[in-house]
Amino acid sequence: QWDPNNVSGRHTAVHLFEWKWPDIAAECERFLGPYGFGAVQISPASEHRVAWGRPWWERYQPVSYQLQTRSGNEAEFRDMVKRCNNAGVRIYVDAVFNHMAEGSGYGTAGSSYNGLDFPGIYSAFDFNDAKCHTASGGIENYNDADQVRNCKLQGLADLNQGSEYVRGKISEYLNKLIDAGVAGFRVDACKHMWPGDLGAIVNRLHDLSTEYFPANTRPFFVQEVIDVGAGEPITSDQYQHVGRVTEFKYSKFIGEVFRKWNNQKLSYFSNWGEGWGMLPSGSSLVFVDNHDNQRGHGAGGASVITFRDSKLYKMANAFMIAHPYGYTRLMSSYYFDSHSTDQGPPSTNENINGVIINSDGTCGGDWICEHRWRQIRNMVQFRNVVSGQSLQNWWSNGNNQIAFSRGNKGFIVINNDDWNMNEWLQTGMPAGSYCDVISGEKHGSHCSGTTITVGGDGRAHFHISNHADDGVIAIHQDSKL
Ligand SMILES: O=C(NCCCOc1c(-c2ccc(O)c(O)c2)oc2cc(O)cc(O)c2c1=O)[C@@H]1CCCN1C(=O)/C=C/c1ccc(O)c(O)c1
Ligand SMILES: [Ca+2]
Repeated sequence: QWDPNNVSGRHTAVHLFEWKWPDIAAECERFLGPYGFGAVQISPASEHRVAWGRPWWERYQPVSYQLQTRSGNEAEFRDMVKRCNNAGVRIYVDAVFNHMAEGSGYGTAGSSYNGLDFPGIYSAFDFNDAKCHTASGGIENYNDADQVRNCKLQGLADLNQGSEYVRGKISEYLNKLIDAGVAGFRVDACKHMWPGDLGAIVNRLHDLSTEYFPANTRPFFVQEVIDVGAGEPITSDQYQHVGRVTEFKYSKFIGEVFRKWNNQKLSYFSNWGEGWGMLPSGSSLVFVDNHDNQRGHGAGGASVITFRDSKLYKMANAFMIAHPYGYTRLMSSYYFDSHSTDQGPPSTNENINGVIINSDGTCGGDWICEHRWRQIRNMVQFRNVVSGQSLQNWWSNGNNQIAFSRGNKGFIVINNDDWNMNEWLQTGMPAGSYCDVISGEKHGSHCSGTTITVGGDGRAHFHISNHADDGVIAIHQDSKL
C-alpha cells in the first residue's frame, strides 16, 4: 500500500480541494489525462455535519458513510471514478474515520445525530470515552501519546478503532469505495489513531477492482501524520510500516529555504531528502502546501509557501517535481481572504459553484487551479519523462543558484539570489536545442518560450535575471527540437 497505483508513466497527484464530482470528472478528461497527471485526491465523500457558515472543515466531521455531500451524490461519485480511470487518472479518497461530528445536528444526507448516537451506524459503545483519562475528555497534551489517540480531537467524538464492530464499519465503507474503482486513500488524522489499529483495518481492505487494476493490487494508503520534528512523542516513522506517510517536514523546510529563513540557502539542498531527516523516499508523500497549512495555522504554517507568493510557489513546486524524492502531490485551491481561514469554497446559496475554465486555460470564479499554471503543469510532464533517472550534475554557486539533471533526460536551473545568474553548466543532456518548459513549451519545430542550446560537450549557457517572472529554466528529452 505504498504504491500510488498510477498508470505507468504518470507520477504526480493533485488535490482538487472542495471540487464537485462532475467538475473533477470533466477535469480528468479535458486536462489531467492529456497532461500526464497520475491521480486526484478528492475531498471527504461521506456525509458530514452541516456547520454554521459552511466552513471547509465541516467535511472533516462525519455523520455517516453515505456518499452524499455538497460535491455530489453516489451516482456522481461513481461516474467520476469511471471517467477519471478511463482517462488514466486515479482517485484517492480523503477518508475521515478517527472521529465523528461533535454535539448534535444533522448531516449533508439529512441524517440526524446527537452526542455519541449516530443512528444506523454508531452508538456510545463505539467511542473511546472509557479509554480517555483526561479531565476534559479531550486532547490536552500532545506530549502524551495515549491521550492523543484515545481522547477527543477538538471535541470530536473519538471512535474506538480497536473495536471489531468499528473496524467492520470503517472497512465496509472503504471496501465500497475500492469496489467502485478508487486507487486508495488519504487517511485523515492518523496521528490520532494507533498504528496497530490502522494496520488491522488495512488488512481488511479488498484488492483494487480488476476493472481498472491488475489482480492482487493493494490500495494506496497515505496516512496524514502531522510531524514537523517538534519533539512530540508521536512521529511519522511510527506509521511507515502501515503505508505511506505525509511528510510535513518537506513543506516546512522547503518554505524556510526558499524564503531564506535563518540564512538558509538553496545550495543546502544538495542532500535533500533522507539527508534532511525525512522519511525514506518510498514511504513519503510530499507537497509544498496542503489544505490545512496553506491557511497559516496548520503544521509548519508560517513558512509554508502558497499561491499567494506566486513566484516562490512556482520555483518551489518546480524544484519538488524535478527532484526524485517522495511521491509528489500538488495543491489546487480556492481563493480565501488570509484572515478568513475558516471560509469554505466558492458557493451560491450554500451550493458549491462549478469551476469556470477561462479561454486561456486558467480558472475563474475564485478557483486558483495552481495545477493549471503553465510552469507547474509542464513540470508534471518533466517528472514523467525523467522517471527512474537519478539526480546527477548537481551544481550551485554556494548560495541560492542551483542546477541538477535527472540522468540524461532532464535538467533544471533555479536562481533565488538577489542578483543575475549567468553560467555555463554541464547538463548531462545530448547535444541539441531544447525548449524551456517554464517560459513556454515546444510547438512543432519551435519554442514558444526560451530555447536552450546544448553543445556536444553537454554544456549550455543559462541566464536567469533575479527579476525574471519565474526564476527557473527546465528542459527535458521531450522538449527537444
Ligand atoms: O482551530 C481549529 N482547530 C484547532 C487546531 C487544528 O486542530 C485540528 C487538527 C490537527 C491540527 C494539528 C495537529 O498536529 C493535529 O494532529 C491535528 O486536525 C483535525 C482533523 C480533522 O479531521 C478535523 C479537525 O477539526 C481537526 C482540527 O481541528 C479549527 C476549528 C475547528 C476545525 N479547525 C481546524 O483548524 C481544522 C483543521 C484540520 C482539519 C482537517 C485536517 O485533515 C487537518 O489536517 C486539519
Ligand atoms: Ca482517536
